[in-house]
Amino acid sequence: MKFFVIGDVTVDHLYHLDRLPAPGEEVVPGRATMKPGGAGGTISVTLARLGHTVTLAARVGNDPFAEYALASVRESGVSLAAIQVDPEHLTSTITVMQTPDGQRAMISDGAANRQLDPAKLKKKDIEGADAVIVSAYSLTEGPQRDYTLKAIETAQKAKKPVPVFIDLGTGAVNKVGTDLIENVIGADYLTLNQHELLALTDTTSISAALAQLGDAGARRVVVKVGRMGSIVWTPTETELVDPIKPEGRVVDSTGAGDTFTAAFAHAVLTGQPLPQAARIANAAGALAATRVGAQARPITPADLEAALAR
Ligand SMILES: OC[C@H]1O[C@H](O)[C@H](O)[C@@H]1O
Repeated sequence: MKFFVIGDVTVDHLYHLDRLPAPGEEVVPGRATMKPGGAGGTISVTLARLGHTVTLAARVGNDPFAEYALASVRESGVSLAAIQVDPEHLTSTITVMQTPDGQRAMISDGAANRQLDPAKLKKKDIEGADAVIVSAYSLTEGPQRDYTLKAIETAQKAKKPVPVFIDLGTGAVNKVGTDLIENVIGADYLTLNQHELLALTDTTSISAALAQLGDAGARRVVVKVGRMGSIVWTPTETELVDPIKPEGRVVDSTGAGDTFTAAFAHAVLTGQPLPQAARIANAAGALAATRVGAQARPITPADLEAALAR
């Protein structure tokens, strides 16, 4: 299958801490690592490793971090034809702090990614894809937002409409303006975690939030509920899909949600019914969390089969 992915590529600085620092405090991490990351990068790498043809649209700086941010993207065979190089803005770097009890804080610098130039979007790349996957960070601000809106419109208006998957992402929730919520809801498939769902709808219960999305016209929603697995929602059914416990210990959740989204799209496009696609995605997200770094755990179809058989 052919996927066109729009989303950030970054250099992730990962800090594992006993607790998040208070204002004015200096804390020493138990572990500090630098890894390639970004939602777009991780979704693309996962799809390519699952055997798909992937083009990633993102923008890096003309600096030494660019090669590092794109290392796994390049190695996994993702096409770099839609990667843009920005002469002024730097490659995005992200600081991710997390604690053993699952708290997380991030400092995200959109940098070059935000400058993705819409004039360089090739309609044929969208029309020739089997699916477009968008990280909603790309809908938040800057020229990248125009690029992404243009891509979604092209997909939806194509002679043979191309399905659009949108993954919300924590940083995007508060920035997706009301005019754009329609785009998020109008996705063929919307994936998000429970915190993002509640923040997006300004409600306090998952069922109320899903009802609100339904009233607004959502079509298919998958909610990642961490250790509980995921919830598949359509206007006619709601199903809780149990989590999969993979071999290995959970050491880092960075990128697990992006891996989930990629595996979900892979499963849907290869003909799986929604609950089974969510089960496969649960397995992929859980596997991703067994290594430090968003793209550190290569996941193959055989890995997913083995995880599902456990
Ligand atoms: O979704 C996880 C990603 O979010 C941040 O953008 C980091 O780059 C990380 O790789």
